[in-house]
Amino acid sequence: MGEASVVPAAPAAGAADAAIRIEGLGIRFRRNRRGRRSFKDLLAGRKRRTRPGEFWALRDVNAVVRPGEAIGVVGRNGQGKSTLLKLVAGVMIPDEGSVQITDGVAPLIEITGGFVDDLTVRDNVYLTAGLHGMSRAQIDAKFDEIVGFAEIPDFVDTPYKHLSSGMKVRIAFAVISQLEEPIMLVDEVLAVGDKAFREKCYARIEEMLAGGRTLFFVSHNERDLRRFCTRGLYLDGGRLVLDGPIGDVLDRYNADHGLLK
Ligand SMILES: Nc1ncnc2c1ncn2[C@@H]1O[C@H](COP(=O)(O)OP(=O)(O)OP(=O)(O)O)[C@@H](O)[C@H]1O
Repeated sequence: MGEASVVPAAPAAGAADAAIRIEGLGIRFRRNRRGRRSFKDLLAGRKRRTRPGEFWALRDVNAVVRPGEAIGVVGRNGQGKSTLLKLVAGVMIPDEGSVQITDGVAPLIEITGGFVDDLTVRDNVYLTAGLHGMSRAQIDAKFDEIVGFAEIPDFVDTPYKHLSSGMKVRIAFAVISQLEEPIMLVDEVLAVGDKAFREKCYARIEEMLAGGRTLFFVSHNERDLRRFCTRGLYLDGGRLVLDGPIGDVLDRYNADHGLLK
């Protein structure tokens, strides 16, 4: 589906009031090969043709996000939602188009993926919070709060690899929720947390939204999407098929594919 089908949620923002500007964004992957691009491919850059076995995971995606907006990214499995978050986080490089970010980004995906298995929880907290601009003194001051939020005080000196998957997400969320970065990227990894912890995270997300943060939220849960998000991006086949108020986007998704939970 082409760009003509994209309905802007609101008038396009000018350069000054965009938190995220996504223009003509596209990325392709190989189905049958390990890794996505060779060094030669990288040098060839945009001129490289699509080879057999390659497909566009995202293409022609355009959106302007204003500061303080809460965007829900909706779509069936494998339609490009996490890839979009990774491109916004800057952990993947597009083959076409661009993502411009005016402020810092706190991506939950990058943090869970960025923790070092053999380092302790403590060292990982210092490492990731440090990479996001917190000084050692700031981390010292917040450390107990971070570990307290994650509710894993007995595991502070345990290697990260020995945490359960739910505990890994707890500590990652505890770190991102203390960063000062104005843009939060939250994906489905949060669903790994148990119900009580998830509720605590959601309350914290609401606080952060009230404080003016911008949110990109990937979820298959309609209730959660309605709770946080005002605007939805509906991805199908790597194309942005609808950009509009979250209620309209969920209605369209439900009409196309049956009800979300
Ligand atoms: N690093 C990669 N290398 C090759 N293919 C990839 C890579 N990352 C994602 N893909 C492919 O790109 C497509 C989009 O994946 P993505 O993870 O963005 O989907 P999604 O919409 O987040 O799905 P889900 O709802 O299942 O989480 C899928 O076909 C996936 O197999």
